Amino acid sequence: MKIAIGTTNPTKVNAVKEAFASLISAEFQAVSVASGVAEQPLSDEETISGAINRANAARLECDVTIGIGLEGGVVKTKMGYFLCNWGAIIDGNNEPIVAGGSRILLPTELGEQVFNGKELGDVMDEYTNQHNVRQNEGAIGIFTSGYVNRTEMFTHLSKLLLGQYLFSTQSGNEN
Ligand SMILES: O=P(O)(O)OP(=O)(O)OP(=O)(O)OC[C@H]1O[C@@H](n2cnc3c(O)ncnc32)[C@H](O)[C@@H]1O
Repeated sequence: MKIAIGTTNPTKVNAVKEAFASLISAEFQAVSVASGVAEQPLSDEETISGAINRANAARLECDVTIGIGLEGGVVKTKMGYFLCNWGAIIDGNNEPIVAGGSRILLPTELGEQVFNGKELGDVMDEYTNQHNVRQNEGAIGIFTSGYVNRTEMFTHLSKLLLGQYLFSTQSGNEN
């Protein structure tokens, strides 16, 4: 099976490969594609749209069976600002399959900076005094003391996508 991944961010590419490795043999292509939403999604809906758009664009660009998109965002709730993550898998014949990843509360001052127009990736680099947190442990890795990093979080999310996809392709379960 040939699978296109709509990003070249190593945390996401490695996560998809890891998730699929245990179940099916596949060939992967990672391509940078437009998410079709803001660089910093600020709602679940926008983040889901970004994931779906990336999956679609990757599938079309690579001319393969399956496209996968993963997108990170921040949502504002009455309880504070949460990191959110969404993914989508598209095969061109059925509706996109969507799944959400782990959520953790962000420090209020960081959430406010994001809602005032900064990207979380830049905010995290400044906060940690590190370079490229987004392509390494991610905000989730920083705020869980490295116990769950961004690749692990996206691996779990990718397993949710693959599992649902396999379920949907079993006869009678197509949507
Ligand atoms: O190369 P791509 O696939 O675009 O990966 P990205 O990390 O830059 O982009 P996302 O669309 O996943 O996330 C949107 C923004 O939120 C930031 N972001 C999301 N989750 C993050 C995390 O866990 N740690 C740091 N930044 C994060 C990210 O850096 C972007 O600025």
